Amino acid sequence: MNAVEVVQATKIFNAGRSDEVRALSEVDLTVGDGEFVALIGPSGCGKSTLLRLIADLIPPTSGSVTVAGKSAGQARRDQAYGLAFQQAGLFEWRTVRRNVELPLELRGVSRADRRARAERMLDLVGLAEFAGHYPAQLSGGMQQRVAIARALAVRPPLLLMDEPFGALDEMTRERLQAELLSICATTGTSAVFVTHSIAEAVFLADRVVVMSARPGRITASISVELPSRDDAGRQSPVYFDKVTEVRKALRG
Ligand SMILES: Nc1ncnc2c1ncn2[C@@H]1O[C@H](COP(=O)(O)OP(=O)(O)OP(=O)(O)O)[C@@H](O)[C@H]1O
Repeated sequence: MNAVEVVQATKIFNAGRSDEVRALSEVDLTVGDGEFVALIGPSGCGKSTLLRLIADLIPPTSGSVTVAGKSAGQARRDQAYGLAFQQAGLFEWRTVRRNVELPLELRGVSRADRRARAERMLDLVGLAEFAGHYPAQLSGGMQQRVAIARALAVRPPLLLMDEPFGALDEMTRERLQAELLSICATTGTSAVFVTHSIAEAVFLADRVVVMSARPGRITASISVELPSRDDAGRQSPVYFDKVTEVRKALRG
């Protein structure tokens, strides 16, 4: 079963008003089970809007969205995916650990299990010693890592990520990219990942989907098969070829 199926999705904001915006026009996107898809395109082309449609945070004006064979609304209620957005979206009054535990609480996971899993995830993103801190005590990049730990905590079959590494320094970004790939590979997790970075898209994705602006539509879908997704992969001729191919597609 496909992880995501978007069929002929159109999104018009403020329809019929003078400030009407046609953000997406008849977009078709299929993400296979276990597939990692990166969405790339110029600012304002509708990448976040497409991700928000999949997450059922906003409804499409027309067209349909299916997640793991369910309607987007049902998938949201079933917590069929983990979300990590540009803004970390943490709860200020909860400690870091309790932020990561939140989706587990909502699922009725026992206290001991929650704690163990949250600690493992915080360890993964390098924040084990900050478990007892509050979000306001962390830098923006650290908050973003907490949000990623929270998205991963429920071991969702699908991850929806909107520039989750945008605010991070290069070293942390590369480490988390590697962690994310290893988590997806070992758990078979599918992903839709919005990024502005061609390098990041090509390194992470099985397929890079290129969008154009006004109205947002998909203009290219480029499969990437690196010999390995590590430093050697980043230096392979295939990697550089794909970076060039995506860059050309972006220029239209
Ligand atoms: N809630 C909203 N109301 C009105 N217009 C909106 C709303 N959300 C997005 N838009 C508009 O829809 C278009 C697509 O926005 P979106 O945030 O999806 O683009 P994006 O590709 O993610 O951009 P960026 O790369 O800059 O984050 C933009 O023109 C934006 O102004």
